[in-house]
Amino acid sequence: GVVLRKQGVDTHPKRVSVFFTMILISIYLFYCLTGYCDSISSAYDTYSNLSVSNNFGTKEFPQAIIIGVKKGGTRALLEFLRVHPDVRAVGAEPHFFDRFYEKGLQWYRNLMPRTLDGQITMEKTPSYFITREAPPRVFSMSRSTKLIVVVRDPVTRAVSDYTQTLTKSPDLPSFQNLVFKNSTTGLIDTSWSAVRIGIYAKHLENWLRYFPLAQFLFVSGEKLVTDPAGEMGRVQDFLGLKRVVTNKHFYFNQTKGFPCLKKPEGSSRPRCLGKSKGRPHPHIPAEVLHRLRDFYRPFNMKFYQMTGQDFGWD
Ligand SMILES: Nc1ncnc2c1ncn2[C@@H]1O[C@H](COP(=O)(O)OS(=O)(=O)O)[C@@H](OP(=O)(O)O)[C@H]1O
Repeated sequence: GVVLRKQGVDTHPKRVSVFFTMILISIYLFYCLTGYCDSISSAYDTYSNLSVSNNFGTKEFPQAIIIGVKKGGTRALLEFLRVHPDVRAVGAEPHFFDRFYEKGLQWYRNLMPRTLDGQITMEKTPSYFITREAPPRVFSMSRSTKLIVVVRDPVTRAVSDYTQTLTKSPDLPSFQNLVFKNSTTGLIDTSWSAVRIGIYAKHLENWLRYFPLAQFLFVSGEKLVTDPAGEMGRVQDFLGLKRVVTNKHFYFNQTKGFPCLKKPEGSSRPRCLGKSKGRPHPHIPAEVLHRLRDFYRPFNMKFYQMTGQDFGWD
């Protein structure tokens, strides 16, 4: 102090404490501006085991998850649900219960958008449905989690899945080369994921070891295209939401060949899903599709019996 005073620096206790408080506030604001506020609160969260809260709500674990199926129409369903004011959802697929489980539940919750009382937190990751470890993991987060599965004719789903892989690897062998174990026996190769994912009864069995059927909603991927408002009615009822998303929100876009959302208020253009949704499928010989259809039939029947719903896939 004596040295500072000699150098002409102000050492009055009140002014010094104001000076240091200003420095602390600036450091905090700097952290916030660089996006660290959330990690500060999440560190707090880890220790206090309380939800992070501010004026804009709290981050909660999802009360409902779209767990599958890949290429079923899961993106369309999530985007349609997001129109509802009481649904808040993560945009990207978190892949927590299959890929990033070791990051821990606090990491997962921190990905969620903030919600107010009465709002539902949601996410979609279609690979959960076929992940063996996913049911016990979701169960240990919350046994009351609502599970939504968008299912689509497994034959078309397989072709859709193949089409997606083809866009990434144009040198991929033909569909018929991959679908049969070998060309002479004509046996279907169930180790090919495009085939395996479509054996819905088998994957559902795995989930039913942990969750009662009443906690599932099976959405028809086909009806989501032909009657989006009808399917959305069922989904909103299942989630205990008011039927806000209705016919008024959709129009059928002839160019896209799919339903799109009408111009949302304040926006200049209607919303269709991107180019990666609704890709044209390559031609597959009818005989190949026929053989694949025969393969799936008993599994489909089992799935209809388990769910009490006929999806009309034959
Ligand atoms: N409204 C609307 N617009 C565009 N596409 C729609 C829509 N509703 C359902 N679908 C069908 O969704 C299929 C893609 O399914 P997913 O979103 O589940 O795919 S993914 O698993 O997330 O990659 C996608 O599959 P492909 O047609 O094979 O591309 C569509 O058929």
